Amino acid sequence: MIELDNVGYSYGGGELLGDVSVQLAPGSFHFLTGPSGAGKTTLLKLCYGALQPTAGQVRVFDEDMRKLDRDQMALMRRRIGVVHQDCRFLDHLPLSENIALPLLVSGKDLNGEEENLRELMKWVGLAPRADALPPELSGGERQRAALARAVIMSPDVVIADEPTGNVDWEMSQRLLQLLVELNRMGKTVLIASHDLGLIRAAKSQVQARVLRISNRRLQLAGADL
Ligand SMILES: Nc1ncnc2c1ncn2[C@@H]1O[C@H](COP(=O)(O)OP(=O)(O)OP(=O)(O)O)[C@@H](O)[C@H]1O
Repeated sequence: MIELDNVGYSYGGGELLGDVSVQLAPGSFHFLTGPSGAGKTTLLKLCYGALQPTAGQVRVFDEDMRKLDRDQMALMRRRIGVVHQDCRFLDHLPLSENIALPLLVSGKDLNGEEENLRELMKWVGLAPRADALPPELSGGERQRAALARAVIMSPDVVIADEPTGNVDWEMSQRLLQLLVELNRMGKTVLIASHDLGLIRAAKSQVQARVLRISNRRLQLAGADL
């Protein structure tokens, strides 16, 4: 589904990542961990085409990412839902409209999507907050809204960058539950996190592989994680 073959990423004459080879099979669940600044966000961006590698090849849905033209790249990006680390919203739009934005951007008729949107808001527990403005939301509400926005286009892959960064343990468990449910629906899930407690909790619920960036290289973490 997503395959990195000897991928490297360098900038300013220095190497951030090198010799990264990994396959994310359809329906798999992966964590990406490593110290702050190790390159987790960069690696995620390489997986969804926000960055191009400076060495090696990224294949997504059996296509070499470098060979995709603009339109093909846009189609590919629709099949990957991304929860960004900073989960930004348009502050003047109510939450439900923020979550529906990817539908609008892709030219879908919102009238046909009302039920989908309602179900999704319910699923993340934000139905009562549909009319709230983003600045009124708590950290946990923002993270769940960002997850809802990432999956409203029914992507095949969900990539989340520190989805539990600013929330307490209870909320991080709830977010994890949602990501596990997405995986049970057949979606491929990749989560960058340095929360080892979260990773251990996930491993009791789902067959998750843990990848670790260490000294610019990607390794499979040991069974102790
Ligand atoms: N093109 C670039 N130009 C300059 N600096 C870059 C570039 N790409 C990555 N970096 C730097 O590389 C480092 C790794 O960034 P990245 O955000 O991928 O790490 P991370 O593991 O996700 O960190 P954190 O856990 O703190 O979010 C950062 O210091 C970032 O500023």
